Amino acid sequence: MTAVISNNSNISCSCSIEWLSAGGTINKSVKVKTCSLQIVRNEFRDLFMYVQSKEVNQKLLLKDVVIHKKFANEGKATIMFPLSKINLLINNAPPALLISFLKILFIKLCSAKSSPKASVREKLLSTKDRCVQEISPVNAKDVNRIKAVDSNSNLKRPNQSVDVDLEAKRHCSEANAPSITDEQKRVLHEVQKGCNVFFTGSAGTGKSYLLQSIINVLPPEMTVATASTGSAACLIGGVTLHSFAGIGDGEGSLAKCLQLAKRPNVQQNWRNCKHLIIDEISMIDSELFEKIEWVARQIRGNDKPFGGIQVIVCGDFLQLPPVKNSKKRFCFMSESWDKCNFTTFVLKQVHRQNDSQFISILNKMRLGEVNPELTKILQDTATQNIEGGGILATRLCCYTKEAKEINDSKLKSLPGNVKVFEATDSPEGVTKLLDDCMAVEKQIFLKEGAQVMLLKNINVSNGLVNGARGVVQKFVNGTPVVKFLSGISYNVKEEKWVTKTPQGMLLTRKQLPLKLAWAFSIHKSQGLTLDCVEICLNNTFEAGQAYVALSRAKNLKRLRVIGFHPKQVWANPDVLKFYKRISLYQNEFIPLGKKKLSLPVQSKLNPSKGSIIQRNILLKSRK
Ligand SMILES: Nc1ncnc2c1ncn2[C@@H]1O[C@H](COP(=O)(O)OP(=O)(O)OP(=O)(O)O)[C@@H](O)[C@H]1O
Ligand SMILES: [Mg+2]
Repeated sequence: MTAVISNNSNISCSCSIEWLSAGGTINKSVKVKTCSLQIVRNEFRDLFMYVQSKEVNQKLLLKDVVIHKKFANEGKATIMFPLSKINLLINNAPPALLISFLKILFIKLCSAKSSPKASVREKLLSTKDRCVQEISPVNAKDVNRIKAVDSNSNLKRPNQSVDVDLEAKRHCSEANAPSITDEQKRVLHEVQKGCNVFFTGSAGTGKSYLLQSIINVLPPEMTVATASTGSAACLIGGVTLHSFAGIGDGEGSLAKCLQLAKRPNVQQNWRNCKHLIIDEISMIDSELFEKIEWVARQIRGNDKPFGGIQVIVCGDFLQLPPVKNSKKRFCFMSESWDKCNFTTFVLKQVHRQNDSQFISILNKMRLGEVNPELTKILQDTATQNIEGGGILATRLCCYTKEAKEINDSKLKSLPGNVKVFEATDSPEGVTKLLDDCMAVEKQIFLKEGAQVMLLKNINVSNGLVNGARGVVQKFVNGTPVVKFLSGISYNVKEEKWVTKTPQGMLLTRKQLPLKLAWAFSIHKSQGLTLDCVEICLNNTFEAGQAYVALSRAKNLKRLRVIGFHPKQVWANPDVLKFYKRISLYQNEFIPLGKKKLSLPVQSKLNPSKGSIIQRNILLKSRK
């Protein structure tokens, strides 16, 4: 087993420091907006924590401390120093860094228990030079000492605090958490430098997955995670860009948008925000991007792009475009985009699919390229039996209305009574807000035999993951038992979703993590990974729509494409040009800025099949 090696012996955060009386009441309290916490040791190997800021400078002995870490993944924790009679309330710490900082603290505290100690006499007589050093990274000695510690010795703990020894043992024995790849790490590092970053890549290259890691290293109270659509926002636990920007539907004049954004709550959100994240950027049009960027500058009284906010955007412009079709359709065509001077990355490694033939087909389709071999492979899937155990394929439709009609009529045609499951939303009156940013609906209608999709990771090793497909077998104690494709039957229980408004208010919805899954619209499926899909592309009306639909599937064996024809696939020529510019610098730090790059005639994107791409672009322009 690998020990977790954590080097995070310091962290930057906000905090409150409380000085306590002998009776435990608070004598004095100071709030610090930015401070640094550092774990150090002296020449006798005693551990201390330095708390340093403009307002305070404290060196606290790390002995018999009590740690509360329940809210560490929200960037909060409390450390009580009984010997110094001080409580340190940490907040606004980047969650991943705080968790790592606490890990090293647990390990070092536990390891210190069994390391040799100098007596008071030895300390007084010591001729050692006085020193304070940064602690060393966790090493094999620490791990061995921790294994030797008897963790039953420390049973009396205040409510909700954690047992230092048990925590240290757990961190030493657990395998390293699943991490991000090297190409994903490069993006993360660039974000940590404070640059504006745009990262792209084909479907399933882990853009949204990486966003989660990015969110975890940024201070929560200054970071806003958004996406262009509610369902995409839901996947990263964020809100829609519209709802954060507070400019209504964004269709009004600049003056109107500014007036709306000047409402007190909205204005405060813009002022608090230091890092703005936008997923599925391809669906934000140029005009909206310009408006939001301008509003940010006005509200923040700062003429830098987005009023000085760090902007991190990701998405794939070869997937679905903005709904509004104007001359400057895509946001990369806007002046604001150029002003942001994004460092651009193209992620290459596909994670959603692992079948190289399917990945290669998808990569060609993404560029609007279709050849006879690809056509035959997709047409051959039309007769494929992909169903099993009563679970039917989910049909991806070009229009939302079509998908709704299929779900309604299929449910109606099943025998038996409909059972209605009503979500509990809190606080009251937030249903509309929750509907905008949650995939799980306020009301779910089910019957025995209903085709459903799971909307939450329940047990990853059992295949009970977000997107898993199943069928309702029966109802036990009022809740459905669903049989999933993995063969597992699970009595689905109510789950809780929590989202934070840009004002910091927590909104919760309790509901069954299920959704009817006979059919979805392709637009609603953007961003998802699906188990078993049937696709009919006869009514395709957008560039990238066929590619989005097909790239939801994990492999060719669980995919059925009905009536495939090459004319259903095309790429937008403006986007291809943009990607040609980017591809010249793949995975390089490229501040594209205002400089328009001249291109060689033959793009690196597709040197050999340029003519075929061209054909499908022309098809689109004839439409
Ligand atoms: N580094 C990684 N390690 C393990 N799994 C990963 C990694 N990156 C992504 N994945 C998995 O790959 C799948 C696709 O990832 P994700 O949805 O983030 O891709 P995406 O680029 O956002 O796709 P889309 O363009 O369709 O939105 C998910 O199941 C995700 O959990
Ligand atoms: Mg995504």
